[in-house]
Amino acid sequence: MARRRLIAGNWKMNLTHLEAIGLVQKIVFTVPEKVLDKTEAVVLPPFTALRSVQTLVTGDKLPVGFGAQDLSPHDSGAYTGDISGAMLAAMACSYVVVGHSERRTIHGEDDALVARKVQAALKHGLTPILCVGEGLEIRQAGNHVPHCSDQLDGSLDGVSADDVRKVVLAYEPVWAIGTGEVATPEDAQEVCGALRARLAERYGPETADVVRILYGGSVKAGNTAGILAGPDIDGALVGGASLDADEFASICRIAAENG
Ligand SMILES: O=C[C@H](O)COP(=O)(O)O
Repeated sequence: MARRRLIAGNWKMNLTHLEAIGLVQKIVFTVPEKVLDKTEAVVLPPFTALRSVQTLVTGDKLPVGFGAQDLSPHDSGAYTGDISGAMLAAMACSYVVVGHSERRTIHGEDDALVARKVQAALKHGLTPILCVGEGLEIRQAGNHVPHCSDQLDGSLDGVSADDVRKVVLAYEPVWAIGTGEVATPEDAQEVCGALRARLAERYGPETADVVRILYGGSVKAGNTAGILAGPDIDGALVGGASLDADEFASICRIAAENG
């Protein structure tokens, strides 16, 4: 079945709310509308910029989606500093990144917590972009496929077949994030194909076939076409290059041309 291309820009901890407004405006002016018909473009600003992005996008009915970079597994309560799925849904977010390697490493998030966050996102009607990926040592030892498949299993604990259809997966090899060292198209397809195969084992092939799988890690306009050639790769989770409107627009255009 045809899965719609998705290019998601993870801005990480960059841009004030004013800068965020400027970047969204520039993206919309730069990406032709016919590209956005074929490829879904999504921005993932920091929490502090979400309200500004929401006001701009919904107020002017701009053809880009938006979402957050993390959420709490809890709905409300004494969780200082956390933001709940209910709050994100109230702000009309469509997406939320869950289990990014920077959260797993810097904030010590394990698969069990990530699974609770996936469930919290689904409960509030948000699409989780669930990230998995291996570090360099695991890759060098040749254990990347089982590692990523196990991470996927653990992070989807308790998620039903109906719900998993609403999840977007992102394969992000940690050694390729922000390093300029992109995985080869073959490396990316190997793991994305294995993730789909694991979904098929667990939920059946029809369900596995509708789940979108992104690649992330030093994606730029120059490597997008090669990466997206993989039959199991439906788009990209873009970090650094998503902060440049021209580069992000080119990635979206190339995705639409290679859809
Ligand atoms: O979420 C995005 C990824 O961490 C990739 O970041 P990068 O494109 O800067 O390597």
